[in-house]
Amino acid sequence: MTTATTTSTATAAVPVNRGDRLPPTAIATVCLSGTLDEKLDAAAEAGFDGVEIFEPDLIAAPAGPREVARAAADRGLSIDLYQPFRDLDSTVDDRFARNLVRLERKFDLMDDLGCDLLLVCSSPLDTAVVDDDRLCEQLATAADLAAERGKRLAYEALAWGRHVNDYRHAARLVDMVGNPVLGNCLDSFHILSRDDDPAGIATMAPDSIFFLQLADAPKLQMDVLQWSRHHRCLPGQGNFDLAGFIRAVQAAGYRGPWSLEVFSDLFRHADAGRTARDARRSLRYLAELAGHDPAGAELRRVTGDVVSVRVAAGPVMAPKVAETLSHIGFDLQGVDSETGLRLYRDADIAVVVDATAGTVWTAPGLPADMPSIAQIGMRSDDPTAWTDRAAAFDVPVASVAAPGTVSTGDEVVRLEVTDTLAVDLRAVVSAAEWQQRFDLVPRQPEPPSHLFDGVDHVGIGIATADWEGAMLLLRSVFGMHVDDGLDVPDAVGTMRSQALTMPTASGSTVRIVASMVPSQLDAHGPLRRRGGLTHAAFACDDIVDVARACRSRGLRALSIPDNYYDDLRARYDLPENMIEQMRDLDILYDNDGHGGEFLHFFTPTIGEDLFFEVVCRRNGYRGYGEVNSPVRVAAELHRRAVEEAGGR
Ligand SMILES: O=C(O)c1ccc(O)c(O)c1
Ligand SMILES: [Mg+2]
Repeated sequence: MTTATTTSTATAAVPVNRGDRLPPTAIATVCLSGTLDEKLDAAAEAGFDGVEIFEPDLIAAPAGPREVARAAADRGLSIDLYQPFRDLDSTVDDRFARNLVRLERKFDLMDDLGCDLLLVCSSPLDTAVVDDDRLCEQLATAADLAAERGKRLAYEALAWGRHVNDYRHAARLVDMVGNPVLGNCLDSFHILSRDDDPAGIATMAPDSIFFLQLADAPKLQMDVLQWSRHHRCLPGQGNFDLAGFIRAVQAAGYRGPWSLEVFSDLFRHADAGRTARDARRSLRYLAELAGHDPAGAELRRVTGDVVSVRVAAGPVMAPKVAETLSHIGFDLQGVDSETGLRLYRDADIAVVVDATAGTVWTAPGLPADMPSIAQIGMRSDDPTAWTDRAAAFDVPVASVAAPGTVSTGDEVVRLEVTDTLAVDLRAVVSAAEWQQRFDLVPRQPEPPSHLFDGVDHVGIGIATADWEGAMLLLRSVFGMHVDDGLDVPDAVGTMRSQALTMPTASGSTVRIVASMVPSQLDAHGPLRRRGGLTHAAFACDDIVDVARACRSRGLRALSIPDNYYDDLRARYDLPENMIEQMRDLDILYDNDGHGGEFLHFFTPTIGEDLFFEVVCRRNGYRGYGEVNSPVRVAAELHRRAVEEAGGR
């Protein structure tokens, strides 16, 4: 056997595909970090057609409005909106008169900026006008001024407006004023954060919708103003039904720009170029959800479940990974002479371990104490369709030749989600087919064991800074669906986790559980979380049988305390012998209250991060045994403490 330390692989960037026929796209400068120039650069480079200039960005810029206009034009960007104009109406007459002066000064500025559309948001002040007739009078006065100056006003109902906080109310007022320079600005956040029904938008006159602002957000229980100003995200990163929203807007006949307005604490310090690229990708995603032509890169379902898991182990930890794998039924089937990749197999599931250091295959620079899942493999009957699709979403794709197949030119679509996960789609990935590609060591291996039916789910860690981008990537390119996220407190922190699912052509479901690793933990290295996080879970029918088989193969499953089983007995009416069996085999249990049951056990963590799980789903259980996750973490910490103290 020869073990190469470098792989003979070729990577080639796929050119960006802009043939995606989107509606005109825009982004508010508030979404992006940096100076106004840097924001414009990022917007232009990502392919946006226009920008909303957010007033504080202009006020703080060294360039005057004429120069900003030139800077935008030089980059091919239109300035579609200037915003916001706050607190226009007032019950205090002097104040309203002063507001009109302020409005005129902004029109002066907009003359220089070459922008004719001003966003006017509803007032949240105690002095807001709460009488519709009087409010109409004031709006009409402002509209007359705008008409004189060749400007238009887009009225937006803020979710926390004192009197106007509902898009229908705003639209009624716009109607009552009846001046064609006054129209509506629809912002998905203000509508969906209130759980309002966007269906009414479909009946609005298309000419009355002057502007469209798009933002998603995670479902949070908090003050709506704080939610809006700190926690918005891009379409495809949160929990709002933006597809339903955009369909209502399209039904109304709106033809103007789709503009992103994302106030986000994360984006304020993220790289502007990356945010802008994600932002454009999010509109591409939304356009597809809304039924736009995906320009020949439509989503093809993968043909079946996850069939291979690639572990980046490195030379030091590879034997430890091998030992644990053998305990749960995966025996060595072959070693690739060129790359040193080792194939382990149970039935049709392949686990491929990279025992070399820092290769293009896996996670370059992974420390020796941190084996980790680097890629998963799914079958596709058309892998190049995935390459095209990734390119259509501006996802850089590296083409990597499979081991031993360089000559046949097989392509692997290797999509980087984070440094530690690449999703690997190839035409040929089943364990049997993998096997043909390896020099077999031993030459005549035992036939593989058959403990498992497949991969139930894969758990991955994603750094806080990569989280939003990874969610968007998994949802857009792969068409994954998200459930509501979940925060699980445990012994080392609160774990934010998000389950994603992907239907396959065979009617099954690929499941990924992403967990957020706080950036401060990985600022000086790769993702780390005490107690481990990255895992592959294998599915079986009879977990007691499998647990016994694993025990006889040498597994010491992660030891679960008696307290846990005493609590199970209190919580559920489970047969006593079942509880005793679970106690004996360290099997954990969950029940969804509708007859669905979940039984699972864990291997100890290998190195800092990686473990394997064996699971059994019954009667349509849909979760992941999340309630037991703190028990696993505490059990793992305890196991280590004992190990370090020299006991075993
Ligand atoms: O938070 C705000 O004040 C604010 C300003 C302008 C907008 O378009 C908006 O949606 C919110
Ligand atoms: Mg808005």
